[in-house]
Amino acid sequence: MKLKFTKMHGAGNDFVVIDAINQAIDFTPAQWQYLADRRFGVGADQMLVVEKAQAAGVDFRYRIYNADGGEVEQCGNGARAFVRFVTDKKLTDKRAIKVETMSGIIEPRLEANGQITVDMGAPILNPEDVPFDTTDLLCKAEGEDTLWPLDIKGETNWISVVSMGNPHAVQVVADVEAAPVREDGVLIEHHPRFPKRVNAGFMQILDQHHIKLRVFERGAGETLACGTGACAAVVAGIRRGVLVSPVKVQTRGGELVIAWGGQDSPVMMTGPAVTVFEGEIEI
Ligand SMILES: N[C@@H](CCC[C@H](N)C(=O)O)C(=O)O
Repeated sequence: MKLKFTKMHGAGNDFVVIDAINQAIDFTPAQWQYLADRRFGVGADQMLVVEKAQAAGVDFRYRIYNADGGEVEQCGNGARAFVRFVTDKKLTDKRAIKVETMSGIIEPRLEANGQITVDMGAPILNPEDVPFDTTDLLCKAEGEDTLWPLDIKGETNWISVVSMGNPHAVQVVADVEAAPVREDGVLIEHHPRFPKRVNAGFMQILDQHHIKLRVFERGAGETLACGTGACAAVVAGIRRGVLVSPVKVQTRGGELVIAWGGQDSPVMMTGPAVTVFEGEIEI
């Protein structure tokens, strides 16, 4: 088939976005990998699929596939691209929409200045629900957070575990540019303590309202930005008592602003979403 797609990015985290309301798709993992391939396909960190909603009172369903072909629960930067896409394609005239994802309903809205804010829901903090296996581990308390020891290359990395619908392991580093993001990131992603694998975040605290962040994403490798990774890092930093909401998150691809009121309140993420080009590919 000839597949129509739109290439987009949110702070450099790039996507192939597909309208599955007006064209039927049913791809294998190998076909998703082909679309994501930067040499033989289109090239993307994730593929985003726009579908009709299944639940009542919801506008759309949003599905996410990593570059490795696996379907995943959530993508923050993708949620902003999703809003730009359905607005530009006139699939809705609402500025605030409700979107079903594998991990629940999120509520993005298009701001007057063109930025997009997404209510990402409350973070999940119970390790078993992230999921993270704490069997026989001794944790240490820091503020309201609990830090867990993770053995990487024979050394202990102290991590916070947070789920934003998808799993994250966040650690504080002195200098994010010098941090071994790719070398350690792949080991953290596949660490046996994470039964569903994990996204590995490395954050440098600049001040209470400002961090630098790099994320080695599950199923995609290091990306220029990770929206749920930014939410998870800010939640971890606020719980540790080293950050105060709102927090500016500087990534290699752009800036996001994350606000969180603590406990069960939703994490709000604001940032850009950009259309790069439209295309067609035989698949
Ligand atoms: N880029 C994303 C997250 C995409 C999914 C992630 N790699 C996972 O496997 O959970 C974002 O902006 O949140």
